[in-house]
Amino acid sequence: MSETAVLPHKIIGVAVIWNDLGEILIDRRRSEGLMGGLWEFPGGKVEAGESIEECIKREISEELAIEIEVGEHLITIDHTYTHLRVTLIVHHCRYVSGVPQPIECEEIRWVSLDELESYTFPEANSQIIAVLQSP
Ligand SMILES: Nc1nc2c([nH]c(=O)n2[C@H]2C[C@H](O)[C@@H](COP(=O)(O)OP(=O)(O)OP(=O)(O)O)O2)c(=O)[nH]1
Ligand SMILES: [Mg+2]
Repeated sequence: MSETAVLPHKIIGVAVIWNDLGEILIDRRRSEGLMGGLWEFPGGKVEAGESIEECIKREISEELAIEIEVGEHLITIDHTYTHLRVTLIVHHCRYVSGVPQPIECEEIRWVSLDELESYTFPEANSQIIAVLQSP
């Protein structure tokens, strides 16, 4: 295969969900599969005809069964892994209601900004975490 072969490209809506205590919701990916067992901010693929806000709201409802309000854009990251290119479109979100359910993930936690350091995220996330922690 040539080195210029086109990688699969996923466009992902990603939520940084804040609660009233100033904590952020993170989830651990299932152990099987790509980036298995790593922590992430919840989200998923943008579907045809859907806005990024609609995508994020839908994914959070499907994956965690909670209601959120999608707020301002935080950052967009383009990252190439060995077998995949991802564009992560990240928005600040506000938790509204419901108890988060681990429907598609291994585990869910509310964590403070300082605590983010102690969790292992995919490579692409380092920039998201850096911008969240920058003063
Ligand atoms: N939701 C989310 N995905 C992330 C983050 N960081 C990161 O590299 N990703 C990558 C992992 C996945 O390849 C992709 C998310 O897509 P996904 O969760 O809808 O897809 P998936 O890998 O579970 O696979 P599939 O639905 O195509 O079967 O983005 C993150 O913080 N949150
Ligand atoms: Mg997902």
